[in-house]
Amino acid sequence: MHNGLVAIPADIRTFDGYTWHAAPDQYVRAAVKGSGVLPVVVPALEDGVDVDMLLDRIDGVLITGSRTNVHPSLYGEEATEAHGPFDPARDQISMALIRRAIERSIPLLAICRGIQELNVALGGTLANEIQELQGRMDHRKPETENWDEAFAIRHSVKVKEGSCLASIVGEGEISVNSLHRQAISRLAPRLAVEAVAEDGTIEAVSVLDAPGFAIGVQWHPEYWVGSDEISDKIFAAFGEAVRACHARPAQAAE
Ligand SMILES: N[C@@H](CCC(=O)NCCCC(=O)O)C(=O)O
Repeated sequence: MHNGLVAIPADIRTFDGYTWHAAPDQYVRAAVKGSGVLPVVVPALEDGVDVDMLLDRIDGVLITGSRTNVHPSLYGEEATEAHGPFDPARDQISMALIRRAIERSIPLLAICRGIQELNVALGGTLANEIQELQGRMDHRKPETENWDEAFAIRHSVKVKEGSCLASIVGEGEISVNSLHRQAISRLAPRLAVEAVAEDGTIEAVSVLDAPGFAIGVQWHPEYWVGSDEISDKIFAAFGEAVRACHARPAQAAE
C-alpha cells in the first residue's frame, strides 16, 4: 500500500526517434521501496504544467539526477559547449516544482542534478568540470558500463553536527558514491551546507527555515536503497515526511 504521491519531474530524452518524458527507474523504485510512496512522473512541459494544481494533489517532490546540466544562463553565466548537454524543459519544470514545494512546505529530496537545481532555483551558482579545479577530486562517473561499479560507494563526506541530515544519518563521516562533473559554487542564501567532501565539494544542503523535509544531496542514495544503511535512512525519512504531508488537511495554494 502506498502512502502519499511523490512528483518526479521528467527529463526530455529521445529513443527510437521519438521524444520521451522520462525518469530513471532507480529513483522510482527507491521511492516505492525506500519511502513507501507512489511516484508520479511529471512531464517536462516547458509552459504547460499548472504546478499549484499538481501540488494540491502531491505530498512530496523527488528531483532526480541526470547527465544533462542546468543551463548556465539560469545562474548568470554564458553557455559554452563545455557546460552541456542541456535539457531546458527539465530545468523549467524542476525548478518550478522546487520553488513552489519549498513555499508550500511540501517535502523535497533533491539528488545530484537535483541539488544543483535547488541551489540555482534559490539564487546560487554552479562550478563546471570540477575535477579540473585546483585541489578537487575527480567526482565523475567511473568509465564502466557496469552500473554497480558506476554507482559504487567510493569517497567519504563529513555530515555537519546539528544538521538536518545529521538527525537522519548521524553526524561525522559517511561513505557515498559520486557521478558528477558540476557542483555548487556560490551557495544560495537560503541554503545551509549539511555535508562536505574532503576536497571541499558541497555534498548536501538543507533549506534554511524550511518547516519540513527540504534536503539536497550530491550523491546517489537511491541506487543502494535496500542494501546501504545511509541510503535507507534518507529515503525512510523522506517517506515519513511525505506521509505527514499526506495527513495534513488539504490547503489551497495561497
Ligand atoms: N549533470 C550533472 C549532474 C550529474 C548527475 O545527476 N549524475 C547522475 C547521472 C549519472 C550518469 O548516468 O552519468 C553533473 O555532471 O554534475
